Amino acid sequence: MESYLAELNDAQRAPVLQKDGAMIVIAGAGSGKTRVLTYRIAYLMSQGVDAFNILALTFTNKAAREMKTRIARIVGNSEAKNLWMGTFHSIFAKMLRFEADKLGYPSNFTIYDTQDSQRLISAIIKEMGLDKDVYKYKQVYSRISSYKNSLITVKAYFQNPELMEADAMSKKPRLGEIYKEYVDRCFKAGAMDFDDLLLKTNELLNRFPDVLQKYQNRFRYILVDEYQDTNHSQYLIVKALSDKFQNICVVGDDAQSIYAFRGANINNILNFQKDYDDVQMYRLEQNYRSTKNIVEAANSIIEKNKTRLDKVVWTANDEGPKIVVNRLLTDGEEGRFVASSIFENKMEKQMKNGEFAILYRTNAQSRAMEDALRKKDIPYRIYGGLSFYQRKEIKDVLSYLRLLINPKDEEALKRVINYPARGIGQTTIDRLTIAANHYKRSIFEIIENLDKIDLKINKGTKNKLENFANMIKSFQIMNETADAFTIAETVAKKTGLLQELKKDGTPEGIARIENIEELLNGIRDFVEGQKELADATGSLTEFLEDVALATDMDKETGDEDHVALMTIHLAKGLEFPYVYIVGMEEDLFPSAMSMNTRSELEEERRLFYVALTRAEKQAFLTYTQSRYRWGKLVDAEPSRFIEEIEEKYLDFMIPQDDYKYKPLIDTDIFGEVDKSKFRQSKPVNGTPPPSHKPTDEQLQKLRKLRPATAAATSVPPGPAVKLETGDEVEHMRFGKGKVLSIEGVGQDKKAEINFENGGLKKLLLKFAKLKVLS
Ligand SMILES: Nc1ncnc2c1ncn2[C@@H]1O[C@H](COP(=O)(O)OP(=O)(O)OP(=O)(O)O)[C@@H](O)[C@H]1O
Ligand SMILES: [Mg+2]
Repeated sequence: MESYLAELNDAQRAPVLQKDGAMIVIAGAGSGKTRVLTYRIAYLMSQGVDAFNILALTFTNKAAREMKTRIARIVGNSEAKNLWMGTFHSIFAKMLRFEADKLGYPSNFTIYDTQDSQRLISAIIKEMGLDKDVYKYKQVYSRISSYKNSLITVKAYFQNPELMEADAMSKKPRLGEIYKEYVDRCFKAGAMDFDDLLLKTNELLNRFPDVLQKYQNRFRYILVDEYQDTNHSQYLIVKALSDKFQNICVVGDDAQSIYAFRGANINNILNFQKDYDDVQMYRLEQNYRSTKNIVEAANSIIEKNKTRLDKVVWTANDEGPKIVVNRLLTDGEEGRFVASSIFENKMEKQMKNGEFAILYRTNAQSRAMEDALRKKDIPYRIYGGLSFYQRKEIKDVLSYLRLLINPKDEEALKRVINYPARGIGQTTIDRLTIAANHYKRSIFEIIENLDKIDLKINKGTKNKLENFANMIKSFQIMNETADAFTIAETVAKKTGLLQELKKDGTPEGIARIENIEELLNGIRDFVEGQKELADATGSLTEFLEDVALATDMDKETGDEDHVALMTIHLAKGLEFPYVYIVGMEEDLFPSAMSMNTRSELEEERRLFYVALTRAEKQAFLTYTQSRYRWGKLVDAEPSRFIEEIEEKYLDFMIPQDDYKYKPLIDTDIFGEVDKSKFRQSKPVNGTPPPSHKPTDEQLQKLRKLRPATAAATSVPPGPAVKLETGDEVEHMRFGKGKVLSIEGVGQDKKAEINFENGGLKKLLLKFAKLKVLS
């Protein structure tokens, strides 16, 4: 037996050793699904299967790279580098390059990123004279995207009265027209958007049986990771390609299906057995990633979902510490707690920054975390923000490069035709656009033929346009002989881009110049790397494709050691020793937008399952009492998901009474005790709840873990602390009032006050900011 096979347990080894046929591995988080795929590929190769005949589809390019590295270690690098491994988008973009002419596209077609697509849609909405508040370009974009992923082409759309009616009902009767215009304009520009990469692949495989056969023969063995999150378009591609040999292995976990909102269809996993002739089903049960506490807590949550396949997940790992739950006052305090806790763990256990991750439901939550980490000098990196390649100065250079490769690329052209400024105004650009639409030509072609069309453009402007076109053409000529790096460098200089930034002279300008240098270095590395591959040449086209499909997850930043910050959606498939899940609050997680139906709530619960199961050693959950949302400070309530975890797995850093009995939010921001929010303790199975008094140990931990800075956010005990019955006081919202009684001590001291404006209130003095008048 090959020695690497010993690194698998029996259940994992079975699907690895089954060389042929259709198989599905359904298993919970951390049970080695991705490992099975990796080792299976290595095994196939050791059995004589050519790397060229293997296709592996992963969820991120990063995952593909990691798998490839692992496989290279087993079978050797020269073999591994010929594997086709990557995301659906990157793999099929590559395939479409070879076949583009069949679909009427140039082989150097541009890939429009989301920003390009949205700009184009926004321009179309404007040109059509539609109300941009009704036709919101982002909404229109996502609607078009969902049509494409369901294979509803423009033609199919106009043949479907139901769809048209639905759009009309949502006050967008002209959505179909926008869709059509958008598709036409992309085609005319020689551009495909992200969804086209799948849609056009389907079209290619459907319309050209010889092409289908070619790729069926080529990809004799197909493997798909995270199969539960494939959409319809992806499903059809896999089905078509694997139909002939049926050597297909998919792995997934229905409990981790979290992309339904983007069209992922869980039925793909549920129906797999019907799709192929003889399907072997494998299950893995042992989790290698996490402690017992984490595994069992995660099990106790996912059990609450009604729609799920029954699965067993257990682990032989240590029990590990319990999941820490902490309540903080505000998001600022939450950030400080997390930063302090990371700092302490690092010191105490000699951990690296890279062993910590902070996960959140929405991107907006990262700010408070960043602020706190910066103050503590803890290096961090946010994943999923603006990718390096989407920064303005980088997109400017890339747009020139795109334009020289594909002069029809309208979004690129519009971006740079007058940047750096060369006196070509918006009116001129509008005239060119209208002419281009009228003659069904690209703007670039119109510029090349200005003499033949009367566009009422004066001589001076004409000259400027011609100079611009000549410059681009000179780059094209250069591209025939020079390498990608040399061209890019010339472009940065000759177009005046670098000059423009140097003129700027501000620190931001300098940072931008550095970014451009970084881009040039990146291009050089890319060219070198590609030259080693069998079916790549290191051309500018290849580089641009790589860039268009890159997410910032893909950009390696060397060996920098940093805390990772990302949304839970992005964290799928990853693992970290310590995981902080922040913002565990109702309306945030579960999201307010996802609580209308059971299935939406179940998707949120799966998301929580994904989050928790990223942790290897320990997980921390935090929630706040009030949080800024949409510019307003709102009361927050702890997430139901905390309550859903069996209590024995939790370690409350706050007196647990607070959690169970509510008021968790015992006061509002003004210090008012809101009785309506009191939550009664629920006896479990009829037995009274156990004592929730925090143990000494818990209290000690609490004191230790609470960051010193946290106190700064609480209102400093003002004169109100010395309050006595009968005192006259003033409150910022309720006005003047008289103290009727005082109860509690220290931090819990409350006063009952009769306010002139607000009536009878019970306030927690810690927060109430009272001014004593008498
Ligand atoms: N047999 C094994 N022996 C030792 N470690 C293992 C074994 N199987 C898996 N692991 C390790 O357990 C961790 C989880 O494995 P892997 O990422 O493949 O799980 P997964 O099922 O793909 O998880 P997810 O559902 O989160 O994608 C990895 O660190 C992996 O290296
Ligand atoms: Mg995995």
